[in-house]
Amino acid sequence: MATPTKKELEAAWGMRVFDRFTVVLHIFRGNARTREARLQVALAELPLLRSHLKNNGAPLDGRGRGSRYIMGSGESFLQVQQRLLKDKEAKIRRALERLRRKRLLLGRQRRRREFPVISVLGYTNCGKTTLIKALTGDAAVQPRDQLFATLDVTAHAGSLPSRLTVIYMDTIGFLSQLPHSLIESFSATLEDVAHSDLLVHVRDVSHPDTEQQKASVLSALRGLRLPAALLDSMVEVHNKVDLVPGHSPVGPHAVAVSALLGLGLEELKAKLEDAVLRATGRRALTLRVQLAGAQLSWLHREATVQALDVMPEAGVADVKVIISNSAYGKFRKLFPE
Ligand SMILES: Nc1nc2c(ncn2[C@@H]2O[C@H](COP(=O)(O)OP(=O)(O)OP(=O)(O)O)[C@@H](O)[C@H]2O)c(=O)[nH]1
Ligand SMILES: [Mg+2]
Repeated sequence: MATPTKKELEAAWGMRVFDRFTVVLHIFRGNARTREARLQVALAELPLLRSHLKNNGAPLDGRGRGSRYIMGSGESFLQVQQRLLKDKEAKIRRALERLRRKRLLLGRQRRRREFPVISVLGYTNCGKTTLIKALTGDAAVQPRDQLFATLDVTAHAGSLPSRLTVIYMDTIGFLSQLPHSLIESFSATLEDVAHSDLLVHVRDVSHPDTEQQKASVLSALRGLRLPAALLDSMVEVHNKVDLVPGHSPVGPHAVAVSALLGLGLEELKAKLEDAVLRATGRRALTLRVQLAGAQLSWLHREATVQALDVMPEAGVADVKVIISNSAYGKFRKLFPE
């Protein structure tokens, strides 16, 4: 049997029927908060507007035929509409390009400041925003029970157990069979993901389709052509365990949490710290130094001193540092034990 058309379905069910593209676009439009998200939605809408032009062959105001010429211009209404859409597309693409350059610049500044970046990814509504709120205590973060509540990549600072500051990037959720043109207009948003130090894949393990959701997130990630090391070190978070009594995740890279109730967050932070340090070629160490020598000032200059425990009688201090592997090598060479 042939697939029923939209018209046939509407007649059979007595209600309006929308395709996946239109539904997703509608949600996106309602949730676009920033200029970049609005531009991306506008770009994604263009094919729809274009197909309306083609199907109707008539101007959008519904009057007259597409073959009618506008006085003296030699252009039909249809051609005018097509030209306007083309101009509009070029304008949107230029504006997006400007925003993109700005974003890359911000990314560069962030890298100079040396805060590791953790990108939080996952299927839509799995709890990414809730998790970031729980990890950072950022009151400005707004989770909502809605598909695609988050349409922009936003950055939120948080700190890990040894007081290492990291930036969490909240990202747009994945959806299986996301219409291609939508992926195209939003893929720029995910460009930043390639520049992060660590990926966190959040899963809603209370969802009946959690396995399929995982598969579609992983396949979408493969499409982003990320560095292999980034994919290999990915941490998997099994979220919403409060809804799944007795859930226990398998595999060394997984941690079970309830972002909503704040369960399992300490274990997750420890795991994130471990992974971030490894990914950025650093380690957290406690070093005993002589107060008299140059060690302490050297560490302040070349590493990040987290805590200092001075023992004046002994003339020494225990220094908790986060130090790159190469700086630690230099330290040992300069100050042999
Ligand atoms: N029971 C329970 N609900 C949770 C948990 N984490 C998140 N939620 C709920 O799941 C819904 C979606 O949460 P969000 O944090 O907005 O999800 P998201 O992944 O950011 O969603 P999008 O931005 O739309 O992709 C909200 O209603 C949250 O309250 C959890 O650990 N347990
Ligand atoms: Mg969100």
